[in-house]
Amino acid sequence: MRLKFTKMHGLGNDFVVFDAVRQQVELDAVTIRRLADRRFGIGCDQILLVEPPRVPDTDFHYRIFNADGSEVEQCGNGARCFAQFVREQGLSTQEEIRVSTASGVIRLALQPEGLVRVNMGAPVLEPALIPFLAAKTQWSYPLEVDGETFHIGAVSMGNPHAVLLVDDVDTAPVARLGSLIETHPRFPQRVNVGFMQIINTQRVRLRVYERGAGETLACGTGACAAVVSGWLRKLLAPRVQVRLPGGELLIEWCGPPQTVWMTGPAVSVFQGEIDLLRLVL
Ligand SMILES: N[C@H](CCC[C@H](N)C(=O)O)C(=O)O
Repeated sequence: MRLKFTKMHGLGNDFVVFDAVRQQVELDAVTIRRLADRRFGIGCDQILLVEPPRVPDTDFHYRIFNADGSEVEQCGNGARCFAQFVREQGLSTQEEIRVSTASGVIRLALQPEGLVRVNMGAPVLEPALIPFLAAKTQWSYPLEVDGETFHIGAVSMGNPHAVLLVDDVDTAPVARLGSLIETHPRFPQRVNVGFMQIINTQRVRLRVYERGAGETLACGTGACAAVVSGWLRKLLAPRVQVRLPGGELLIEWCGPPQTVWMTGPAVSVFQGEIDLLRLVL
């Protein structure tokens, strides 16, 4: 099966995007892992499918697969690339597009100078809905990891996030601690792990060890979750510049029950065509 694709990224968090409106796309976990492999395939953090609408009053459906083949509920950087993709592929000329995902509907709007503004919906804080095993909702939870106790925020942006405060993201043990917390038994569906250094109430630095992909250069839902956690802990203002290794996102949230807005770039790098049969050999 030959498929056309576009290679894209949001601040270096990179994607292979398939138009599943005008071509039949059926991918199993083995094929996804090969596509995402940076030696045997095209290489990316996530695979994104642009599909026809599935629910009333939406324009498209959006599916997201991590490099490890797992399908997930949401991807913030991918949402911005989604908006750029449908525009450049002539799939939509609307200023704002409504997209359903496994975790709800998000609204995307192309801004001037190549930026995209996304309404990421309202964060979910109830432990059972994150999901995170805890007796009640708190803004900070003690978590035992490898004999040490850490204090984390737990937030879902449709996908689960743990947020740790660190003094310096450059020296934070992202790989070791990220992989231990990603598979922590109190996160039954695993978790994305954000390491946030607060510069001031309107500026943070963030690194994210992503569920199913490892550390990425940027994580859109991770940036949203970090700002939500910081606001709840009364450490952040409602409008925060988040500096990730791949660049900056603007995240805006003024507390429950409001939705979180994310603004940032989306870039198409190249288009291609791939014969899936050559992949799995
Ligand atoms: N690894 C995430 C999915 C991709 C999220 C990230 N790339 C973003 O921009 O939000 C998860 O398993 O929930």
